[in-house]
Amino acid sequence: MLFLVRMDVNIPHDLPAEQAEAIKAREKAYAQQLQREGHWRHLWRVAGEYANYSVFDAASNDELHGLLSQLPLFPFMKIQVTPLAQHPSAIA
Ligand SMILES: O=C(O)CC1=CCC(=O)O1
Repeated sequence: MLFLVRMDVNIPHDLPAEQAEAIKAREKAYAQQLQREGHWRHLWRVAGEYANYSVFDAASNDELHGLLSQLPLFPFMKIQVTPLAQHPSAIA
């Protein structure tokens, strides 16, 4: 099952910079692991915003929630999920 996911990142200004950088480094490693595993199909920056649009592949809503809730930035993100279905006019 494919899901369109928008993540808006909001790291509190009072979080020490060193801590924020460590969380971002763990986020990058986990994101790249999920990409290698085929769960995180697309990752695009929203131009001009600290946000991304992503496409996830997960077997169920529960699996998707498990993947997203383990993101190191999860406590600092607003996440919106849109489940995707086949479009009858799509050729691929
Ligand atoms: O920077 C972002 O949009 C949040 C994020 C997701 C994966 C990653 O490495 O950073």
